[in-house]
Amino acid sequence: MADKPLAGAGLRGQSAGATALCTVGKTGSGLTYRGFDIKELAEKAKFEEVAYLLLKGKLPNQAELDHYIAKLKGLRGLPDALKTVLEQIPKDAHPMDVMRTGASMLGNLETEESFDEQQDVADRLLAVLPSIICYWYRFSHDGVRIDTETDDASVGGHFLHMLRGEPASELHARVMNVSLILYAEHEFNASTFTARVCASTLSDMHSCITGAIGSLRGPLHGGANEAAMAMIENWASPEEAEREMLGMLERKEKIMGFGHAIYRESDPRNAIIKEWSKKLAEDVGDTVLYPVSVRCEEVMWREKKLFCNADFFHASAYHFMDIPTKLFTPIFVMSRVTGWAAHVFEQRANNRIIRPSADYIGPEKNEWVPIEARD
Ligand SMILES: CC(=O)SCCNC(=O)CCNC(=O)[C@H](O)C(C)(C)COP(=O)(O)OP(=O)(O)OC[C@H]1O[C@@H](n2cnc3c(N)ncnc32)[C@H](O)[C@@H]1OP(=O)(O)O
Ligand SMILES: O=C([O-])CC(=O)C(=O)O
Repeated sequence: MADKPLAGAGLRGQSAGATALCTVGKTGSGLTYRGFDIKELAEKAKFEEVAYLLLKGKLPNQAELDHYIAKLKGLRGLPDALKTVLEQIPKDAHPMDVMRTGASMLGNLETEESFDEQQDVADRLLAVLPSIICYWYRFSHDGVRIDTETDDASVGGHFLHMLRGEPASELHARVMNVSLILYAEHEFNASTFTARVCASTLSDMHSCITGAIGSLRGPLHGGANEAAMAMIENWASPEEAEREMLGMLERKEKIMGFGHAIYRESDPRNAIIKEWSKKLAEDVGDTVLYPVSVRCEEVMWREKKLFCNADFFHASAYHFMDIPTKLFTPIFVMSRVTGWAAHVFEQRANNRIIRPSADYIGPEKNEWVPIEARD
C-alpha cells in the first residue's frame, strides 16, 4: 500500500478540476481546509467555525461566529409538510434514505430559485439535516413528535439532545464537535464529486446535496463506519478479532474502515478520532471494543500495510456515546454538507459542464434483426 500508484481505473490520480477548499495527502500535514491543518482545527475550532470557513471563505471573528451560530439555531425547525413525509417513512428504512428524502423534499418546499440564495440554502441544510434525521428516528422508533428547535449552541449538541431527549454531556458534545470537523471536507471524494457533477449542469443545491447523500451511503465511502461497527461488535476479544481478520484476508474480503484512495500510509483523521475513542472507552469502562479495534489496526498494518481511515475508530467512538449504528453515516452527512455546498459554490463560480469521455468496448457494428426474428 505504501507505494501504491495513483493511476488507473476510477479516475485515480487524474485531476478533475481545481479547488481552494482542501488538500488531501500532500506531504507534511496530510489534510488542510483552506490552508488550516486538520489537527489544529480539531483541537481549537468549533465545528460552526469550520463550516463558516468552508462556506464563507474565512475564519469568522467572534461577532461573526456568534451571529452565525444564532442564525443556524433559528433554522432548525421543520416545515409541517416535511414532518408529514418523515412520518410516512417506515422504522426499518435506512436512515441515509431518510436523509436523501428529507433533503429532496425540502427542495420542493424551499426551492432555490436563484444562485443568489445559495449561502442561505446551504445554511438552512446545515441547520436542518440533524432535525430531519432525529425527527424521523424518534417518531418511528419511540412514537414521539420531538421539538427540533432546541437551544443548544452546537450542531453536535443539538443532534445528541434531540436523539436522547436530554442535553449532551460536555465530553460527548466535545467529541461530536471534533467528529464533525474531521468529516467536513475532503477534496474530490466520490460524494463531493457527485455534487460537483450535478452543480455543473447548473442544477439546484438540493439536487446536488441529495445526489451526494446517495453517493456517501455506500460502504466503500461513508457507509464504512457502520460496516466497521457491524464487524467489530461480533468479536469478544482481540484474539478472536485477529483470528477472524486473518480469515477475512485469506478469503480476500474487503475490511471496512481500512485503506484509502489517496492517502498512502495513514489518514491523519484516524489518530485524532482514535484518541477520542480511547477517552470514551475509559469513560464507559470498556474493556472489549477498544482493544479489539486496536488489534484490528495492528493486524491490518502487519499483514497488508493497510491503515485505518477516518471511519474505523469513529465506529467505536459513536458506539461508546450510545449512538445507534444506523445513524453513523447520517452524522457524516450533517458534517459533509458544508464541504459539498462549498464545492457547489466553487463549481458554479467557474463552471463548465463536467462531461468526460469513455473508451468504447462494445461491438463494432451490429445488424438490425426484426423482433419476430430474434432468439
Ligand atoms: C471517509 C471515507 O470514505 S474513507 C473510505 C471508506 N471506505 C472503506 O473503508 C471501505 C474499505 N476500503 C476500500 O474498499 C478501499 O481501500 C477504498 C475504496 C477506500 C480505496 O479503494 P482503492 O483506491 O481502489 O484501493 P487501492 O487501490 O489502494 O487498493 C489496493 C489493494 O488493497 C486492497 N484493499 C484496499 N482496501 C482494502 C480493505 N479495506 N480490505 C482489504 N483489502 C483492501 C485492494 O483490494 C487492492 O488489492 P488488489 O491490488 O489485490 O486488487
Ligand atoms: O477522500 C475520499 O476518497 C474519501 C474520504 O476519506 C472522505 O470523503 O472523507
